[in-house]
Amino acid sequence: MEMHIANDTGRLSHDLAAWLSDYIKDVLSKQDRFTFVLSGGSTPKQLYALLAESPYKEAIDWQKIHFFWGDERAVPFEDSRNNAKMCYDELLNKVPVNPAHIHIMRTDIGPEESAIEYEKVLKEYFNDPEVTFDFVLLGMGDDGHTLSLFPGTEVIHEERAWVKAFYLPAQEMFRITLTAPVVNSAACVAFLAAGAGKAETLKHVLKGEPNIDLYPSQIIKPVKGQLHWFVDQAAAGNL
Ligand SMILES: O=C1O[C@H](COP(=O)(O)O)[C@@H](O)[C@H](O)[C@H]1O
Repeated sequence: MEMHIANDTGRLSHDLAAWLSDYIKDVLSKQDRFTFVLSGGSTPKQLYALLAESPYKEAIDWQKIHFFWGDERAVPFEDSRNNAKMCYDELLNKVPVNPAHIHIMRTDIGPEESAIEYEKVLKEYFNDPEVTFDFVLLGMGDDGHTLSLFPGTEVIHEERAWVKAFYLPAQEMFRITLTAPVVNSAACVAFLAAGAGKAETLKHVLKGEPNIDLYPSQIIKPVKGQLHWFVDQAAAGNL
């Protein structure tokens, strides 16, 4: 595991944008497509905005990138809580991507149906079930959740399905999420976490006893791939 600590969120977003741009370039020097799993929430907004600006807008070969999502809130696309909408607003509408390369988790159909459909999309896309995405960007909530793997939920332990939908009573909404095994088969996973509100949880996730039911982010351990944590000083304060 590699830690990248920056003074503040702005610097952190710049560091990850630069690192990611180099990583994409390196991967694309060896293969002709790059599969990128986007994260929702508020923390990556600054990163996405930077990627949509110079120098990254020109430096990244956007046409070769295929986009997927780690999780989705089952609300209409137009709803500001929709993870895909946020990614379109901050990034995808601003860079020259190929629309055929964007694979959203649908919320215009029932959540269970959407999860089944997304799993089908992924299985048709990846021939080798042991190797999936080139890059998965993850967030970590103040409660230790990542993707839509929330503390105390059954989906944390899902071993067979690649995508699951479930009702989250605390938020009175359905969630659709990739499961841990599919993310752990990625070539590279990076967490982006910022703010003092995550400091205590981050300490438990990285330095505490294993307890994935309480701190689901602990379940993310790529089998063969790299794991990076990009955190700011405020989030790293208790490490
Ligand atoms: O609900 C979600 O939250 C997490 C963390 O979001 P943040 O606002 O603390 O950055 C995010 O990674 C996930 O995609 C989203 O659905």
